[in-house]
Amino acid sequence: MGEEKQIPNLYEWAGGEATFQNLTATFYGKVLDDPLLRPLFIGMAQEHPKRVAWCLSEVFGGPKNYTEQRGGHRHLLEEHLHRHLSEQQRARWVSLLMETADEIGMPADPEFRAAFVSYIEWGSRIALSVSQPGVEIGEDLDPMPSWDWIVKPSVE
Ligand code: HEM
Repeated sequence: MGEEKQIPNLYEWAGGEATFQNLTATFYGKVLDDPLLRPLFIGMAQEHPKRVAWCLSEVFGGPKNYTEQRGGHRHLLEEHLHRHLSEQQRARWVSLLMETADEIGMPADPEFRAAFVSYIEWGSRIALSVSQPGVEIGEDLDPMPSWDWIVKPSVE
């Protein structure tokens, strides 16, 4: 009847929770071997990779575990306050994450990667900016960001 096939959301396209958990578990292993990033993460909570996976899952259309269990966008921003991240550290964080996405075989199609890298660029620049000296978080806070396809893939 000419019905259009539904396009999965980005979370589903990526492979769901297991993919994001694999991504962050692998990524934070690499981070600890990186001279620029190691000092920032050496004391991270054991649960940090799991929580970042919740956060990414939620942004890309998965369950709202980060909001329900960690306090959502406010908590995400608070975690970066006063960390005085550098642009060099941010850029390394992004490039290592992308390297890890390839390594664990995340979808490499142009449509998925365009949307994925777009949030990672945006989110990492927000983290960098709130981490600068003197920044405080106001009362008015948006809910967790929610990312969608930029260019839609074709599904047969
Ligand atoms: C899209 C970009 C990013 C996302 C989604 C993200 C996500 C998170 C989350 C969810 C937490 C807190 C986990 C919790 O609730 O306990 C966190 C903490 C943290 N983030 Fe980020 N982050 C991003 C970018 C960055 C960047 C670029 C850096 C540094 C280069 C960074 C450094 C840190 C550090 C040092 C912590 C505290 C870790 C600990 O000691 O437990 N983040 N991040």
